[in-house]
Amino acid sequence: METFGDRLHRAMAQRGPLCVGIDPHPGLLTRWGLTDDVDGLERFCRTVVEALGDQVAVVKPQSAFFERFGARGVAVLESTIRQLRDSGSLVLLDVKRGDIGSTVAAYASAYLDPSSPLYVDAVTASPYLGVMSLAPMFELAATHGGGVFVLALTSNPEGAAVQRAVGADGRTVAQAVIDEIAQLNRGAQTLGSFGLVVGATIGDTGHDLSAVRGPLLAPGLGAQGATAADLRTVFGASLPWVLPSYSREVLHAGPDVAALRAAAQRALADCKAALGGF
Ligand SMILES: O=C(O)c1cc(=O)[nH]c(=O)n1[C@@H]1O[C@H](COP(=O)(O)O)[C@@H](O)[C@H]1O
Repeated sequence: METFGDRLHRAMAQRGPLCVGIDPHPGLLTRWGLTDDVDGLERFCRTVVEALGDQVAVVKPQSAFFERFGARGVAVLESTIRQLRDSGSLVLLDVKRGDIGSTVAAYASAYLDPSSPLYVDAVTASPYLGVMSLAPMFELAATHGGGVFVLALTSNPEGAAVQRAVGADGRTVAQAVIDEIAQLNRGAQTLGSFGLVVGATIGDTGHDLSAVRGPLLAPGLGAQGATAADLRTVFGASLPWVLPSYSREVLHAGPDVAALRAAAQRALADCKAALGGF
């Protein structure tokens, strides 16, 4: 069975290191001339799939913007996931789930079991109930060739107080998360299937990412103020593992399909230059 890490490695080599988020903010729906309802949501997503599904390596729908419309919004999420998979991009569902292990098992089957209507290639997860409370997710991902991206150093300013707190062993909370994920990726051939989320906004924090051997999702580019050039400062020698992620910066170019494609290509060119041609 091909692992998520293998699929991601191939997709990044073929399409370039770029993830684009589907974040249908109410303001974006209006800006695109759409209504702020399920119909507008559905049209927005169809346009993004048409523009980017066969272009970018990874598309990352943000679950919150679908959930706010209830069951009908989640139905749009299901069909968007299907369309994205058909168009050839990998789907990373941004849900940032985390709970006690027995509940995490249910989240795992919701997103990482191929028989689920919300089955995706990978999800985001929160480690703040303990990294290994996410073990059922790691196990199901390993069973079915899925991936999990665990929050380590998030892009928002509020994250630092928790994530950079120092534990009894002298490591920060974030470094402990990083080290546990590195363990999970031991033995990975190309790229491990267990990734981390490290914001492009955070500057040089001195964390050691060198042993991770998994993808490093870097949100915070564009709308949150980070530029592709900041990736060098944040990631240093770990740049080859970075998957830069943009949402509003690219989505602002819509609803014109050609303009969306051009915005994604610009973002990709900036990232390739910053990552040194990886
Ligand atoms: O897990 C994420 O994707 C994520 C982690 C993080 O530290 N910061 C962050 O902004 N995100 C998500 O990335 C997207 C950023 O959107 P833009 O600021 O519009 O590019 C949103 O969907 C956030 O929820």
